[in-house]
Amino acid sequence: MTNPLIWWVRRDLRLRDNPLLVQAVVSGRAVVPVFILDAETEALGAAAKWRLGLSVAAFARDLEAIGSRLVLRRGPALEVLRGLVAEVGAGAVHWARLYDPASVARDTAVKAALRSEGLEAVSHAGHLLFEPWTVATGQGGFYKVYTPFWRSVKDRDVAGPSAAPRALLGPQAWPASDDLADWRMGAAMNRGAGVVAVHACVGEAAAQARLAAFLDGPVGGYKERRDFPAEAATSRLSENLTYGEIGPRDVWHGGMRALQDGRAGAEHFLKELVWREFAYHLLHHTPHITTQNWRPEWDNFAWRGDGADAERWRRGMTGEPFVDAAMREMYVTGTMHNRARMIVASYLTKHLLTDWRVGLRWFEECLIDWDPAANAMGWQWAAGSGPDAALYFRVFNPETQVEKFDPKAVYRHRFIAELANVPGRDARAFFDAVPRAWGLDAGAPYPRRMVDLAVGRKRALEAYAQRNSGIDHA
Ligand SMILES: Cc1cc2nc3c(=O)[nH]c(=O)nc-3n(C[C@H](O)[C@H](O)[C@H](O)COP(=O)(O)OP(=O)(O)OC[C@H]3O[C@@H](n4cnc5c(N)ncnc54)[C@H](O)[C@@H]3O)c2cc1C
Repeated sequence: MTNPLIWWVRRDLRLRDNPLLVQAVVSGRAVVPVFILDAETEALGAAAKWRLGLSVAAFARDLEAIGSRLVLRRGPALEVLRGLVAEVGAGAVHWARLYDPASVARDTAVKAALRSEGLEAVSHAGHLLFEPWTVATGQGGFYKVYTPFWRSVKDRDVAGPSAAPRALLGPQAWPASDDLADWRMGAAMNRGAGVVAVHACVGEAAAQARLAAFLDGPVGGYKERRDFPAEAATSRLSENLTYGEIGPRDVWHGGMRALQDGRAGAEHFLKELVWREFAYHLLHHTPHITTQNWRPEWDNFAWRGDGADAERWRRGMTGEPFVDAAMREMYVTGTMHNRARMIVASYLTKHLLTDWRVGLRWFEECLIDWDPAANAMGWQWAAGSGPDAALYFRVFNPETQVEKFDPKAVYRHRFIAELANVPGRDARAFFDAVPRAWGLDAGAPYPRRMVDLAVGRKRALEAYAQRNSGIDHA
């Protein structure tokens, strides 16, 4: 038997549709799956880190069911991998690629070091449908606008998802593993963990069931209903895609089957899935999208910083019902409806003229479906500083938006206790989830609007129109 292969598991916590695993099984080698709690993983936002811990636990159980294990180790990735290579006599380390700048820097260094030590170090596709460098414009550049990107990929052949292996060969002796509980992945969630746990949908089997349920029902009406936040009209798969509990090829082929079956909303669903690909395309070609204005002409725009207004926004206490319902939805469920994300991002960056990075960081802290590419693209789109961005004079009016997309106030009442006659579970849960130090009281009256919408819109339009004059709006 050849020496074992170490599978460095990161955001590919699944057995099905996993290209790395297919190769590992074909190789006939024993496989040692390891998950490493390194500095990059430690740095995740509170909700994402907690949710990742749940995913790791679920995946460890799935591996055990096929005769394998998930070894848990803590420390710098290269050091941990070197140690494990020595312990099990491994000849190879394989992993599925990630694309954010921190992961790319780490993985590049790990690959170079392992190879220089004579080991096979291989990165695989799996997180995306199309590797970002395989999609190019006619001139050989990258796409900066979504629609031509979609046109260039929509007819590509996407390989069908591979089946999960029934068994996975292990090493002769399993190396020791940390205890996941000792890592305290949920520590920063405090009392929020119990609230969000009710809404989380964890693990590969749950993700597959979620896809199947979506394809059985909501996909048909997806195009018409996807903008109504009170309805269960979207797939909610972002939570599973981000940890790799489901592969994008499975989702793509599911959407394709629905399209072939004549389900009206299927093409629109596939287009949304390709927005995720586009976000990664941008992240790969312009990694500064996560930290700096994508368009440098925004660099001298005098955004307001992280002050009292932003704090009211974070707390869901702006007095603007669509905004507050959405911010509370995020605190209670760990996710937020797409239409609501657009509204709260527009409100923060336009009505409150606050730096988009303030919002980006708060989403990073609170979302269980946090994704480095989609979050950065979404925020820069809303602020106007990104590629394919909302035009600067497009200031969403949260009042007319809520009348249009939540006409019966179901969403508002679900999350804002102060507006409901008899507050339901989720509205009350918000007050259980937030830090006690915020001093929020479900019995207090709903706050008054912090900004008159017309005044805020005018101020935003003036500031945006003068954005190159360097006027200070602080
Ligand atoms: C300010 C802002 C921040 C965002 N932050 C994130 C984030 O951290 N993580 C995240 O996954 N998405 C983010 N999005 C995109 C989008 O809101 C979510 O992907 C979507 O709400 C997830 O719900 P769903 O799974 O039901 O999507 P569905 O409507 O069922 O769509 C299917 C899949 O397509 C992808 N998708 C859909 N819309 C988008 C989009 N606009 N951009 C990129 N991919 C998309 C997702 O992977 C999604 O799961 C953000 C959008 C905005 C405006």
